[in-house]
Amino acid sequence: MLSPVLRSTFRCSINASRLKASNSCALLSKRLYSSNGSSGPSSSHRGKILALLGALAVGSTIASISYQKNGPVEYVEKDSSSQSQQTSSQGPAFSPKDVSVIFVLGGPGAGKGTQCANLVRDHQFVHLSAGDLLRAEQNREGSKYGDMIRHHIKEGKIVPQEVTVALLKQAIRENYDLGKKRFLVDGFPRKMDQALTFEEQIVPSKFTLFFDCPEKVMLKRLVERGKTSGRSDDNVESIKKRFATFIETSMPVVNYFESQDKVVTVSCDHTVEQVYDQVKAAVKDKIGN
Ligand SMILES: Nc1ncnc2c1ncn2[C@@H]1O[C@H](COP(=O)(O)OP(=O)(O)OP(=O)(O)O)[C@@H](O)[C@H]1O
Ligand SMILES: O=c1ccn([C@@H]2O[C@H](COP(=O)(O)O)[C@@H](O)[C@H]2O)c(=O)[nH]1
Repeated sequence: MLSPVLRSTFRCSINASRLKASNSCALLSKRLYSSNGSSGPSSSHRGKILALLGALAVGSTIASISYQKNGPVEYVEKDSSSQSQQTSSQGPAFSPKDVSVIFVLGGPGAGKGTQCANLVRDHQFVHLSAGDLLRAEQNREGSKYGDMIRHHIKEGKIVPQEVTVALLKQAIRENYDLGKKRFLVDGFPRKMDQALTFEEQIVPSKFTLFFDCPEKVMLKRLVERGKTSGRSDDNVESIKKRFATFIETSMPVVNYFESQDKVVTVSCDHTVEQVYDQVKAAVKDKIGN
């Protein structure tokens, strides 16, 4: 169950701005009333004060709402007119009966992206790599998250969930509106808060495909990939930080889904074809085709 604090992560800031607006009105009212030293103003003076406060309250609310349009979630989300999405403000945006999400987790360089590409080719999944979405947002002209994302990626740290969840939600909506209903969410959730928020606000996952791979194999693959990938984190220093984050922060997510019997582990120290045989068997078992 999601804690009240986490549950309100996305919704509290607008309330906070509104609270600030009404608090400042209350404060102003208090000051106006005490400024003439009497117990209260005359009735015509009081009428003017009330009119002024009314105008201030409307102005502040408009200002706080438009300010929020630039907040983390609204900034990266676009409105969707899809009729098929669930409308409840509390529950997930999509029904798991309608939308299938497979989380794809595993250490850096385990081969997640390679196998997702195979599934896209053969099984019409949409591949959403959280890392790719973050890199695209990082490079998007005008993004106010660019520098923050760049820093987190280089350091192997997890970008705050608000940004990543919103990017995924937007990508799922856009694909859903095109009729796509099967998603591989690759390299996500990397942290418990992301797992809880995604399943509560977007859609519960079908299962997690966990790519199990020895560190030395992943290191070798990433150093090799780094010769051509151009990625700022495919170097030994960043790779070591990513390994540490994976063990400390992401393995608890795998263990959490394991405790719900929702993990299929794939052994990755084999050829691409051998790994793919395991991946196909897992998808067939859990989803049917
Ligand atoms: N089974 C395999 N055997 C040998 N090399 C592989 C295998 N699977 C993937 N590779 C290679 O290893 C590198 C890492 O693979 P991939 O990009 O799929 O990993 P990843 O888990 O998605 O990594 P990251 O999380 O860092 O994005 C790539 O260069 C890929 O070609
Ligand atoms: O949910 C996520 C996913 C990724 N990140 C950051 O991106 C890099 C690269 O991710 P890849 O999956 O290897 O492409 C990762 O090390 C994190 O820094 C994230 O913050 N949150």
